[in-house]
Amino acid sequence: MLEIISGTAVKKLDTDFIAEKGITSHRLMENAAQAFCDWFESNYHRNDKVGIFCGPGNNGGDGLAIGRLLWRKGYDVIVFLLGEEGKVSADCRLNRELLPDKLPAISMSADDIAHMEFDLDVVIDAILGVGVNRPLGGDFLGMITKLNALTHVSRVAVDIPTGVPSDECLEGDAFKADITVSFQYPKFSLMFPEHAGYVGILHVVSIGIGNKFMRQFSQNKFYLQLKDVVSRHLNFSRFAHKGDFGRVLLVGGSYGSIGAIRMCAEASLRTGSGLAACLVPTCGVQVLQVGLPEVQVISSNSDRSLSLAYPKEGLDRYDAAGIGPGMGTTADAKEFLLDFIKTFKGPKVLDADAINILAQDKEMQEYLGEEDVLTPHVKEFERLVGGCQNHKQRLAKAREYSRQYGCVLVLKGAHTCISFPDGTQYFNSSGNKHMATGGAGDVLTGMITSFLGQGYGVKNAVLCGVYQHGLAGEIASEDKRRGTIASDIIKAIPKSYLALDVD
Ligand SMILES: NC(=O)C1=CN([C@@H]2O[C@H](COP(=O)(O)OP(=O)(O)OC[C@H]3O[C@@H](n4cnc5c(N)ncnc54)[C@H](O)[C@@H]3O)[C@@H](O)[C@H]2O)[C@@H](O)CC1
Ligand SMILES: [K+]
Repeated sequence: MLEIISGTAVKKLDTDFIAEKGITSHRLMENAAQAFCDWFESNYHRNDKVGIFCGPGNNGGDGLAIGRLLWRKGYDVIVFLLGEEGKVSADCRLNRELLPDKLPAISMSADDIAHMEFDLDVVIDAILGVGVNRPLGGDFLGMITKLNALTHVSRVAVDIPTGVPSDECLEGDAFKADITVSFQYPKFSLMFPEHAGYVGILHVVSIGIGNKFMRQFSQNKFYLQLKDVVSRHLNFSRFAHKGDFGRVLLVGGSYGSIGAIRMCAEASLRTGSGLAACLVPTCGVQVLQVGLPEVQVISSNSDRSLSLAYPKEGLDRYDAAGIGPGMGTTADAKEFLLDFIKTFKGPKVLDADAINILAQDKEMQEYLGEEDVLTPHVKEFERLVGGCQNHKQRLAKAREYSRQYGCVLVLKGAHTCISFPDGTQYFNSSGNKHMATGGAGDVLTGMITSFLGQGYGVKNAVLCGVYQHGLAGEIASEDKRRGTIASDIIKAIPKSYLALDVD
């Protein structure tokens, strides 16, 4: 699993790696440039006019090497050099010297920055990388402001957009990339929603540094990718019966919000549960029986909202439960939830209104255990722990919450962050903006509950659930874009198994 290390460790990582491999730092920079160009070639045409803006450090060195390699491939490249001559790093200088004579290269004076007009199709930002140590000012800020104002260009950042600090929230301005191609691992701050407008689409390209080197700088933060989840899936025998695939109970719904629990149950079935049952108020019984004939429906013996009148016998038949979608936060629902979490002994996922109730009645949190999973979105999370100044603080609070209550916390959003009680955090790489639609969270609850019911350990259930939910969203939105709805994500779950080659 790919480690997300601090940007300040990159120099040491670099030194250790080249010392052990017996290569030069120039070679490593060449690898990085090559990895970038391989990606670039499959995305841009040779007749695109490419401007590469290169700063004085190693990020600038990368840009110069990229310029040389693309020029050799026949791209129409022009290189712009920024920064004082005396402050240029050794590898950046070497790459300046290696620029072919015929490759146009322009040293940018303050006057050039103010007045030069650019006629480009692609802008590559290699001005500053993880070495940024203060807000942008002076010529660099002038250059970035000018590049951000260009229209009809594709903006690509090398490693990290210039000005965005690798581990902190941005102060001031930064390069606004459409695409960021990050080397080896995604920098921590690229996970922050505050930086979405600067990072654009994120690609991570390997430059060949093995995990062995990364591990010594571990911060217990990981980037969850497709290859990490395939081996976490259980295999079922040819003789498996429906009990092996697990019995799950989905609990929630209230008058006007029965659809939420229906989607949750359907997602469980599409994820593979052998049997799904819904515990809902009476008003939901008929809706579910007609709408989703595959589920068994248990009435809570109360009309519009779940209440203490629900049947308690037989709960131990279920291997896992998902609680909260559409449940409401009435006094009856609160009493119900407290009773249910005391009574149900299996692993459970608490979502939506179950979290809102926990936030109002903090004592209930004491009943959470290591097989329990909370799946709040940002607002629900802040109801639990109070307001946060920024995402960095939110992530720190998520880690702390999971440690304190001994449960798994899934903080939903782009790059959903999964915190485990041992302090590890996993950042998801799948999914896209088209999943920001009502009901997508109910689908996730159904999927994680399903994996728990299928007998996955809580860690694998959550990692597989979160990744595969994002993958199903990507598949669903391929031909629907912003027209994607939660039911489309459910329909795409079977296809996500095909994409993973899991049967
Ligand atoms: N081990 C790795 O991961 C590798 C890193 N490489 C590249 O190296 C980059 C890091 O290089 P460096 O450490 O040289 O850092 P940078 O290239 O980010 O720049 C550092 C320079 O910028 C100055 N600076 C910092 N903040 C400034 C500001 N706000 N305004 C003006 N100047 C500022 C610093 O004083 C220093 O001179 C990475 O982002 C990546 O692109 C690659 O060459 C491949 C190997
Ligand atoms: K950059």
